Amino acid sequence: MSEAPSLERLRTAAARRPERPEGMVVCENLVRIFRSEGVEVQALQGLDLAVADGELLALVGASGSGKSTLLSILAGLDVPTAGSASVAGRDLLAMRRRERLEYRRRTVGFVWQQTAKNLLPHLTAVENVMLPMRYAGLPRGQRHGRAAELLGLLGLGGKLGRRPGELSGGEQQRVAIAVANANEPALLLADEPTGELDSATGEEVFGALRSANAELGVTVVIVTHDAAVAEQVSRTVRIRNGRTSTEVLRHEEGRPGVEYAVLDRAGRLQLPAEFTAALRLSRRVRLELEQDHIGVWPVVDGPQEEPR
Ligand SMILES: Nc1ncnc2c1ncn2[C@@H]1O[C@H](COP(=O)(O)OP(=O)(O)OP(=O)(O)O)[C@@H](O)[C@H]1O
Repeated sequence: MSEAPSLERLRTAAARRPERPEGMVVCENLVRIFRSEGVEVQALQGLDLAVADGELLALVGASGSGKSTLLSILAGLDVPTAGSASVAGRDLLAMRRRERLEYRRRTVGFVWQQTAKNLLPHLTAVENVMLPMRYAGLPRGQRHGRAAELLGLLGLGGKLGRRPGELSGGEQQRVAIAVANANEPALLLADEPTGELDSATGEEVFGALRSANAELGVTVVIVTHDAAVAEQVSRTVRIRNGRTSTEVLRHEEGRPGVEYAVLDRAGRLQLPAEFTAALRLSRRVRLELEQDHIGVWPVVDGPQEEPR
């Protein structure tokens, strides 16, 4: 007899997922080059990123820094030009067409910024959540129960029969989060999920992503420009010019965190533009190993003075 769907079962399924000591997401030296009409754009320029199993992470960065490109690769919608990337132990560069389709159905869930893009307008909330389960081959008898449980978890238990047009923007995004979790993905990706919403509604949608992370154990990566979201997660990674440049770690939610520069395997780090501008650092710098830090000095023309 098939197991009855219940929230308890969803949670146990999450707990049964194998732990990945190497991380849920591991990207190393990831490069993505777009070529169109003879012009080359390096959207990712050797990006390193590791996301732990069960983590809730925010990705921030200026427009054009490469955030969406990275998300598309992790979602299995795009393929990197070089480097390595794996999600839940699946090598994203080695997957064939069929495996890629399976990966998109079962391993990752995706929530887009545009509320309308996430849901089919003629289906009710519960039907929208059941649809990916049908594609994944979940027996018909289990779909409704599981979809209703998911919507209940996200505070929409009373709105199963509403169509997207009969729901607020925040409610639509919460349904989208349920849809993205329908097939128990290991990784949930959200691209600006609060971007079209006012701050109170954005808070509500972020709360739903947090519930999915805490209750279902799904690892969550949120691309956001929303400071309220970035300040509430324990780790915020900043992408600059197609590389991870700094990250802020917070030990207590809502408290200011400590910002660290990211050092890659080759020992490279990106100096913040304001630092290099303030000391007019360009092309070369002089490095000095001190007892507990490394000094970086501008190179001035003429005979070099000893630092300090
Ligand atoms: N399909 C494409 N063809 C050509 N260039 C592209 C393509 N997709 C992205 N780019 C370029 O790659 C760079 C990174 O774009 P990306 O969309 O990843 O940035 P982003 O950080 O997500 O920006 P935003 O915050 O505005 O969404 C940009 O210079 C962009 O113009």
